[in-house]
Amino acid sequence: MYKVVLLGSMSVGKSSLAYRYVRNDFREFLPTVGCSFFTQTLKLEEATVKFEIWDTAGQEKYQSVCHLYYRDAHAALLVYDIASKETLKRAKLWLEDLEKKFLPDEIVIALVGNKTDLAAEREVTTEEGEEFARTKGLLFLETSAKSNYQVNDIFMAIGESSDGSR
Ligand SMILES: Nc1nc2c(ncn2[C@@H]2O[C@H](COP(=O)(O)OP(=O)(O)OP(=O)(O)O)[C@@H](O)[C@H]2O)c(=O)[nH]1
Repeated sequence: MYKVVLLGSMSVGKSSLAYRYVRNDFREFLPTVGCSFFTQTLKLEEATVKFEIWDTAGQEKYQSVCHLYYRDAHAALLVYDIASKETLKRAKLWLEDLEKKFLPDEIVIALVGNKTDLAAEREVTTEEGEEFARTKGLLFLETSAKSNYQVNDIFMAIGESSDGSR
């Protein structure tokens, strides 16, 4: 079992990314209450990875609850919305939190800029996300849960950076 936690501000699309990946579908309205999780099996050439994807609500009032859940995570997706600079700022704070709780080689962290379909409203350039990820040694991809852009790729990337033995 490979535990992945989704972190990020409210409404950046955490539930939508999990839903797209697991059900290959998109819904406009997917409220998250507290924490929930999905499972999905990924077959790689060398190994099969069974994901347990934890979706934490971005709403502040749930944060104390969800705190408990990411303790033994293998990977974290730090999600922001490319149409909101503020959500990237928040993702940086989540990263600081993760850095306090994990040693660098204990967890795979991916920075995910979601909602690429909102190109006209973009506030964060691809380069900005990429550069931040590079300086922090994070995986980086931009995605759209809505138009199904690079959603599988992000899970594939974290699956491949696991050791495959879990
Ligand atoms: N245009 C666009 N909208 C998206 C995308 N992903 C999610 N949304 C929308 O953004 C809103 C929030 O999506 P959620 O998946 O509920 O976001 P969340 O991060 O799980 O939110 P919380 O559970 O409140 O923390 C919904 O209206 C979604 O339909 C995307 O890739 N493109």
